Amino acid sequence: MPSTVTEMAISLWKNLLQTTKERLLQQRRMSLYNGAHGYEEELIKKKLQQFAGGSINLSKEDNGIGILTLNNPKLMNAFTGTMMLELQERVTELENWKDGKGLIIYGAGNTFCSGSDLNAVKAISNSQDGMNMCMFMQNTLTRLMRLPLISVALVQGKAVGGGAELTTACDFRLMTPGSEIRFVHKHMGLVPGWGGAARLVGIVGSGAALRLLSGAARLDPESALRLGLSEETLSSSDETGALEEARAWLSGYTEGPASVIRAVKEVVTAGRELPVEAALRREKDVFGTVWGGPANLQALVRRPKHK
Ligand SMILES: CCC(=O)SCCNC(=O)CCNC(=O)[C@H](O)C(C)(C)COP(=O)(O)OP(=O)(O)OC[C@H]1O[C@@H](n2cnc3c(N)ncnc32)[C@H](O)[C@@H]1OP(=O)(O)O
Repeated sequence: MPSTVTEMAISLWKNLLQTTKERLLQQRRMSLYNGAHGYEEELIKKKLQQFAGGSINLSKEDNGIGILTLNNPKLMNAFTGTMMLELQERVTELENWKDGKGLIIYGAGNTFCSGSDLNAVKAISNSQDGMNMCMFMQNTLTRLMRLPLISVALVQGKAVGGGAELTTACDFRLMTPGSEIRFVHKHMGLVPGWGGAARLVGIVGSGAALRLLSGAARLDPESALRLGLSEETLSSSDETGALEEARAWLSGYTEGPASVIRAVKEVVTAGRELPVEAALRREKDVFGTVWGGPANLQALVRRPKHK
C-alpha cells in the first residue's frame, strides 16, 4: 500500500498509464465487422478450413523485426482458406509481441502472392460466403495495418489481385528488379474486397487508384516508385539478398527503444485513420505512454544535440 502522497500519486499515475495502454490495445484489436453487420465469423472459418494448403509462417528476430512468410509457392503463394485462417492467428501473435518494432512480409519462392486461391474462390462464389470472406479478410488486414510495428511488403515476382491488396495493408512497399504489382480484379469481374481500394486511394490518391483499378495496369518498380506506391527498388532479386536489403532499409526506422518506435506508429495510425480531433486525443494518450518513460529520462540525462 502506498504511504506518502507522492507514492499515492505515482501509483495512481501507473494505474492510469496501464489503463491507457490496455485501451490502446483494445482499439487496435477492434474488428470492423461483427454480428450486427451480418458477419458470421464461425461459419466462414468452418468453410475456409475446407480449403487447405500452404502456410503463413512467422519468425520473430531479436532485433524486433518479424518476418511473415506467405508459403504456398506451388500456387504462386495464392491464399488458400487455411492460409487466411493462419494469417488471422499470426496477426494475433504479433499483437501480443511486446518487443516488436518492425515487420517484413514476403512470399516464398521469389514471388509475392497471386491473391486468393481460385479453387477456393470457385467453391465459395455465392454471395453469403463471399461477403463473409470479404469481412473476415478486411478485419484481419485492418488489424495487420494497425499493428504498432512499421511494416514493409517485400515484393519479388508478382503481387496480383488480393496479393496487391495485401501490399497496401503494409506501411511501405519495396520492390525487387523485374517484380510487379497488379490489381487484376476487373478481369475477374470484381473489385478489391480486402480493403485494397480504400487503402490504395490513401496511398496514391483517387485519380491514380482509379487508373490502376480500371486499367488493371501492370506496375513495374519504376512506375510504382513514381506513383509513391513503392519506396525503393532493391538491387537484389534473390530471396536472401532482397530480405537482407529489406532488413537494412527497415532498421533505419526501427532503431531505438521498442516503446518509442511503437508509439510513433500508433500516432501515425491515428492520424491516418481518425478525424482530427479524435486523432489528437489518441496522440495525447500515446504521448502519455512515453513522456517521463525510461527512454525520455535517459535522453534528458544525456542532453543530446541534434545537429
Ligand atoms: C481477392 C480477390 C482476388 O485475389 S482475385 C485475383 C485472383 N488471382 C488471379 O486471378 C491470379 C491468377 N494467376 C495468374 O494470373 C498467373 O498464374 C500469375 C499469378 C500471373 C503467375 O503467372 P506465371 O508466373 O506464368 O505462373 P503460372 O500461371 O504458371 O502459375 C503457376 C501455378 O500456380 C497456379 N496459380 C497461380 N495463381 C493462382 C491462384 N490465384 N489460385 C490458384 N492457382 C494459382 C497456376 O494455375 C499454376 O498452376 P499449374 O502449374 O497450372 O497447375
